[in-house]
Amino acid sequence: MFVKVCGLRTEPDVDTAVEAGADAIGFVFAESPRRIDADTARRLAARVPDGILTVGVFRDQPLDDVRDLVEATGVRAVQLHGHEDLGYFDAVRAFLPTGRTLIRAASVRDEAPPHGERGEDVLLLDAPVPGAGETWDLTGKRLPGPDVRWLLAGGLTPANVGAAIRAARPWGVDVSSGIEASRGVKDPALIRAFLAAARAEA
Ligand SMILES: O=C(O)c1ccccc1N[C@@H]1O[C@H](COP(=O)(O)O)[C@@H](O)[C@H]1O
Repeated sequence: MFVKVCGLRTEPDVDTAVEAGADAIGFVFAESPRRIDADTARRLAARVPDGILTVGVFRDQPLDDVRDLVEATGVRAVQLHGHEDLGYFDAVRAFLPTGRTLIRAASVRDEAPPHGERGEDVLLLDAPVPGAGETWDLTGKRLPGPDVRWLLAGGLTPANVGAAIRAARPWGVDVSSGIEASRGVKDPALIRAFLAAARAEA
């Protein structure tokens, strides 16, 4: 079970996530109470060991901003969380250094979009409003199979992630609000509890 923790803004929170065994750590560059600037992201990303993915989260932002932030911070993955079309994905792929990861976030009405439709390496299925801590109903949804690299997100918490994994059988999970004491402020105990709960299902 691949576990991404997102919206980290401080060195202690990054260290907690690394020590708790996160596979990926997300830094939000989109409009959000969790947004951080390039200098902060570069400083935080430098603390993350090589085997853990650092992810820059963007939403409908100018391509030049994405390229500049990737270059300035060295994040190893880009997560596009808005209405970016195929041309936009192609442009990001063109400037992303080889070996870096492209994540496409989408919400699900009845059926998940096909994996790889926009050239993404990982598909992320989320609630309609990203980062709001809202769950979405998995009932009756046609979700990707076990051979597909896809992340489940949207209102996950230490208390509900186990049931969500059993219901959806994702390749991985992604969390932000559910590990916070208040909006934008992570709680180290919740970070550890989330990792433990997700790992217990692996
Ligand atoms: O976290 C944000 O503020 C955010 C802003 C813009 C785009 C994406 C954002 N976060 C992503 O939202 C999901 C789930 O968040 P939550 O657990 O429901 O709060 C996750 O993929 C974050 O990367």
